[in-house]
Amino acid sequence: MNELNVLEVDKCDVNIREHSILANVSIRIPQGTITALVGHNGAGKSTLIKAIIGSQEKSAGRISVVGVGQDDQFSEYKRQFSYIPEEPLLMSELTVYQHFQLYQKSYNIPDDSFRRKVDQYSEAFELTDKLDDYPESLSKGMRQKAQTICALLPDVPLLLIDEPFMGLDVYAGAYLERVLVELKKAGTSILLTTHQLDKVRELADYFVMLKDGAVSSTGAVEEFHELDRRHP
Ligand SMILES: Nc1ncnc2c1ncn2[C@@H]1O[C@H](COP(=O)(O)OP(=O)(O)OP(=O)(O)O)[C@@H](O)[C@H]1O
Repeated sequence: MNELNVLEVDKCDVNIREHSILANVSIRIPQGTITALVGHNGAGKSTLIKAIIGSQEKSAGRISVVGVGQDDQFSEYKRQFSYIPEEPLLMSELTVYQHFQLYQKSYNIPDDSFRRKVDQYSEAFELTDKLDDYPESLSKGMRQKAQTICALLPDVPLLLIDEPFMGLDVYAGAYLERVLVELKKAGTSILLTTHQLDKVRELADYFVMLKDGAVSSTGAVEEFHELDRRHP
């Protein structure tokens, strides 16, 4: 990994109520690549993503995105990435379109780019007739699609996704896969967690495996195949 690193996580510890959840975790995500964060249930994948986005406090270590330190300039740091959570986190008092507008404001998205992306993604995810609806009247999959579109609106160097294909139908999942590949080609770095090992092989350039809150192995995705064959 000798490309420019967009995300650098350096020796991070996370403790929750005296329990060590992540210990001495270091990862590097190079520019224009997809990295899959894998590991068993409870390995610490979501906790690491939450530590990166800043919703889970770390007790040690340093995290930076394109050189902007999480502990140095948090509001500038937050504008360098977008995030798709495992469970949609939409606000009950805002319509789907108002969520998109909130993202436009937070990330200063120019009007033309905003309109083009809202049209493109709403159509592709079949949400065009739901834009004025509130989250409670949407199915879980529709909420997940709305949340996914929000994260795809800004042009950011890093996209973090916790279980990207969970809750999406086959068509929407395949579309999202194509979008992720296009974003990567355009230079975006993507860190995603998944239990779907076929997706790791199809999509990822690199993998990071967590075990009991620590990095147990990491490398190019071809080495992941090898690992797989050694531990069927
Ligand atoms: N808020 C919390 N309070 C206490 N323990 C927590 C909390 N959040 C996570 N944990 C613990 O941290 C560990 C890692 O959880 P995490 O959700 O990060 O795992 P994961 O790898 O994402 O798992 P999964 O594949 O099941 O989503 C687990 O042992 C979990 O019980």
